[in-house]
Amino acid sequence: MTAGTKGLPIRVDGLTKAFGPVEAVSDVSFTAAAGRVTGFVGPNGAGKSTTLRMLLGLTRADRGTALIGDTPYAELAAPTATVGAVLDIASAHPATTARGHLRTFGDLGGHPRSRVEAVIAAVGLGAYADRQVKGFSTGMRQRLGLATALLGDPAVLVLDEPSNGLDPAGIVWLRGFLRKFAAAGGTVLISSHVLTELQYSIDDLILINRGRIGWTGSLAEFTQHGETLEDAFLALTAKEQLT
Ligand SMILES: Nc1ncnc2c1ncn2[C@@H]1O[C@H](COP(=O)(O)OP(=O)(O)OP(=O)(O)O)[C@@H](O)[C@H]1O
Repeated sequence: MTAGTKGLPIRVDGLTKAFGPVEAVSDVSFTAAAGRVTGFVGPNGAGKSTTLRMLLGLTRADRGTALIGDTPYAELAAPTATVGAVLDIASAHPATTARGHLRTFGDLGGHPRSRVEAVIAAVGLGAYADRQVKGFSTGMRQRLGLATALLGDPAVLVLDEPSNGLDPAGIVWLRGFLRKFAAAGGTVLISSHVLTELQYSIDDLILINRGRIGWTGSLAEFTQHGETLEDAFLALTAKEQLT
């Protein structure tokens, strides 16, 4: 992470998006602070992916703003050196190797070749770096996606379901990785359904339900609603389904 890009919060304000009659995201506001890991949780169809896509300029908002620091993603001077994002499992060309894929994306982003070796080591892909991606397991693809996101040494990480497909050692590794990233001043926004795992990974929590923010704050405050993150989540979302 470069000194100039440290300490960039994510600031979302009044974000709104409808797909025809479906109000996918309604007036969503939150901040994900630098130096902290923020979980973004909600039931299926709650609006998590749509929010993350708007944050990254992949879906146009009907209303509201989503800023990285003070700048919308689309206006960042060096987007891949500012935000690393993994929204889908890596879709590399099947015949390329992990190292080849990373070299292509590193060159496209204008990042030095030394970053390729650095990110291979960072995500533990060394043993597979010269294998063709077509033989990769889901967990290996997740690691490759994360490695691609890290090529620009970004200050901000946005991850949609990153532990999907990771083995137990991979999950523990990811948790440690995110903690270290945040401890160095990075901002992490991570969506996940694996609440038992998330409980050990996050500092803060944003709960979205039916397109609206249901709760934001620290994990410690949230779990006052139940013994575990899962209990508190189920208690709060069940209450909302009745309203
Ligand atoms: N491109 C689209 N066209 C039409 N409807 C969409 C589109 N993308 C999302 N939606 C709808 O918007 C709502 C929010 O979907 P979204 O994918 O953001 O939820 P999510 O919280 O990420 O869900 P999940 O946990 O199941 O991945 C859903 O009702 C979904 O069907």
